[in-house]
Amino acid sequence: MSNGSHSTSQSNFEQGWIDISQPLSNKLAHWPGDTSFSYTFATKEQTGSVNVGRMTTSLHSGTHVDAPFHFLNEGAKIHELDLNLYIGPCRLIDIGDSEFINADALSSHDLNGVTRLLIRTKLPNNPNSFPDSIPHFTKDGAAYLGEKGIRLVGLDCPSVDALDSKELEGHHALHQNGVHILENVMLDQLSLGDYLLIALPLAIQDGDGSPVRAVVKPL
Ligand SMILES: N[C@@H](CC(=O)c1ccccc1NC=O)C(=O)O
Ligand SMILES: [Zn+2]
Ligand SMILES: [Zn+2]
Repeated sequence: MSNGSHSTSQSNFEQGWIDISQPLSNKLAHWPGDTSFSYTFATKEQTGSVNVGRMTTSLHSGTHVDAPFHFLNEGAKIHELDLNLYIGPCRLIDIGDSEFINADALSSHDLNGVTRLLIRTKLPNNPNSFPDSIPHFTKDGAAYLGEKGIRLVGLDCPSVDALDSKELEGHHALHQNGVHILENVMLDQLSLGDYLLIALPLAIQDGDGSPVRAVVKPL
């Protein structure tokens, strides 16, 4: 029996979770100059017993969260972050072809009572190719989310700042407004509206970021 007691058709099996993570393949696009994702494994023949994998990767590969330590030496590290940020209700909005994630682009959306926000931008999901330019946060966009009580923002871009930014003012402004950051989520296939979100970082001691498996379930 291939299915047996592990069948996914069991009536008590919880259905409906949707994966919004970029697949961690060796083709995954990476930040220029950063460490690419690479998985290799020693074979059963080599070890005499098991296939056993290893990976090298930037902590900012694929779908991931930033710890404040990524852009602030005194900022919190991954193992210090509150897991409640990354599990719970969220709302998905779409800001259309806006170049900036600013108060103007955000203000037409109802964010009352929302603590986790997913933002779909004009950047198409394309995990294996690094974009030439991306929509990015302005200070007033970050402040607007803070005022609304947003604690986590997730977006479909590899950064919340312009690709050539060295100041990282979007990262800093979000942090100053109490908003944590989830990057490179895949949102193209989702309907707008409310979901449960799980996007837990790994328990990386002192990490400046962590890949996550991000999943949503319609509410
Ligand atoms: N802000 C991006 C990563 C980033 O900016 C970055 C990653 C690795 C090496 C250099 C980077 N930025 C340099 O300007 C991120 O949070 O994933
Ligand atoms: Zn990052
Ligand atoms: Zn970032």
